[in-house]
Amino acid sequence: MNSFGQSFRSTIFGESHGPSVGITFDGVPAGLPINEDDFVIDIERRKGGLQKGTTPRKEDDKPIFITGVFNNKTTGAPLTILFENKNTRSGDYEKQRAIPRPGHADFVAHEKYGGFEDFRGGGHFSGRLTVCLVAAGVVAKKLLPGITITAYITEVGGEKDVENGLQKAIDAKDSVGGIVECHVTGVPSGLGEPFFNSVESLISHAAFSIPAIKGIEFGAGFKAATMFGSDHNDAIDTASGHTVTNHAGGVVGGISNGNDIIFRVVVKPTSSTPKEQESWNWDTQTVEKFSVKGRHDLCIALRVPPVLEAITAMVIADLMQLAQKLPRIYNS
Ligand SMILES: Cc1cc2nc3c(=O)[nH]c(=O)nc-3n(C[C@H](O)[C@H](O)[C@H](O)COP(=O)(O)O)c2cc1C
Ligand SMILES: C=C(O[C@@H]1CC(C(=O)O)=C[C@@H](OP(=O)(O)O)[C@H]1O)C(=O)O
Repeated sequence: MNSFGQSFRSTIFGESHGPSVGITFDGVPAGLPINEDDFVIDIERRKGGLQKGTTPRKEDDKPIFITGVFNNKTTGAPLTILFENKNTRSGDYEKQRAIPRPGHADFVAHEKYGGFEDFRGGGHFSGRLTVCLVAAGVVAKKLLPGITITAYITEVGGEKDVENGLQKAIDAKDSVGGIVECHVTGVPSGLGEPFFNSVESLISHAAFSIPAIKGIEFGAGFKAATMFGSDHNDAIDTASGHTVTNHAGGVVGGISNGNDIIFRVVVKPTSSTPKEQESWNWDTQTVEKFSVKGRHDLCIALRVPPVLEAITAMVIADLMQLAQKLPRIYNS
């Protein structure tokens, strides 16, 4: 399934080394002002090549509006945005084709799609597609005045100091993972559609769609298992439901309780590591030693914060529309 959301619905498409990647939205109100400049900040935050530990592949990442925009305002029809792929080096992948990279989607994609999958740059499984999620976040955030969504790195390679975490990986000539935390303020109470579309379920569903995310916890998260109930419970101290502590992470019974929504995701170490590994060779039908050549993120977590904010904005916008707290026509 390449679509997500019920009312604010996004459909993602494209491959890392195809002509472009893109996204189509349904449920964007008509009349919403939109132009290229709106996308610059978040897209720059996600870009590789700018900071140490990120892929040297550089793309313009300029949004191209294909449908749904007229005179710099949304029309209410499906909104389609493309991002071109220009800086591809597919030869790296042709050479490695016989050996599926452990930890990447090469083997499972080959099994599922019978070898017809576009394997160049990880194809449809590439982190490249997260530029489209960031675009979705820019559109969704426009629909959420008064709500702030902020994600940041809390750990790299088990170190609170990002530089130390990165240096460990550089010294080991290997890749490294990390933890990214997200805080959402200004969310009204009452969002979430139990049983199955609870706030936690939808945020988790969307978060696990980001390649390389392997875990998530809300509020006190896994630490809750070590606490007494009386410590974990968040005492309510106002009529609006404000709580003194926030071990619940702003969600109880799958419904937002008006406090900050707080969650953390685990980003695994990049599978395409320069370190020598072993994998099955489809041509020779043996296990072989090899090391991944090409351009890769040493630490994917460095690039995840704007992507995590984006999927959160998509979920909140969808839930707000379902709760009819968002207009169908944008008049301000
Ligand atoms: C922003 C971003 C950048 C990524 N960059 C790389 C990369 O350079 N090399 C790589 O092997 N994986 C990279 N990944 C992760 C792979 O796409 C991912 O591990 C792969 O598709 C398998 O999916 P899974 O890890 O969710 O199981 C990146 C992911 C994201 C979100
Ligand atoms: C292109 C991006 O990241 C890519 C994500 C990625 C992967 O396997 O996920 C592998 C690399 O692709 P390539 O070998 O084509 O350089 C990264 O550069 C991007 O995030 O825009």
